Amino acid sequence: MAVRARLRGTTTGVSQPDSVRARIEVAVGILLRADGRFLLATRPPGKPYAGYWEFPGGKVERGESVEQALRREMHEELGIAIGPVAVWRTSEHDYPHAAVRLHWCIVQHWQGELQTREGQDLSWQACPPDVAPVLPGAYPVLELLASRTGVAQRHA
Ligand SMILES: Nc1nc2c([nH]c(=O)n2[C@@H]2O[C@H](COP(=O)(O)OP(=O)(O)OP(=O)(O)O)[C@@H](O)[C@H]2O)c(=O)[nH]1
Repeated sequence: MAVRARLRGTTTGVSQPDSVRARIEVAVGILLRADGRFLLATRPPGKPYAGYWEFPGGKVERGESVEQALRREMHEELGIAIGPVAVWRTSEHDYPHAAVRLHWCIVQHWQGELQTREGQDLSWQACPPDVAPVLPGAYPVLELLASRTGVAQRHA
């Protein structure tokens, strides 16, 4: 599969030039627990890459900011009201079905019990995750998380 991941200037593989593909803005939440674990969820049936593990989030709708989109998605998917949002990194990834720009937001506070409103599986994970497969567009940020103090590391 031809994919391209770009984060902080690194590029691998080539699909189509940016000029012919509109990039879809996506708000992604890194829900970080006090013990350093972060939440991954499976993609619901019917979506591209159904069953792959991803960070919760979704497309930014017209007229929304990244933060507004993330608050909406966290409520729709997980039934939680999130606290302060810090946009941490932005990355781009080209899939056969879409070219996305991912806005990675760290969320350390939220209210409400986690619900699986879209039938997804949830898992609190450490670096490297022990669930698979993970969406290709999430790999670069997993590598960054692995080097970030405060994120739990999995020791063999
Ligand atoms: N939520 C999320 N999306 C990701 C991640 N990594 C990644 O490449 N993406 C891509 O970002 C896009 C998110 O779109 P989506 O289809 O999940 O958004 P959505 O919930 O608004 O869906 P809908 O509008 O089809 O209902 C997908 O192309 C997905 O492959 C990730 O870690 N989390």
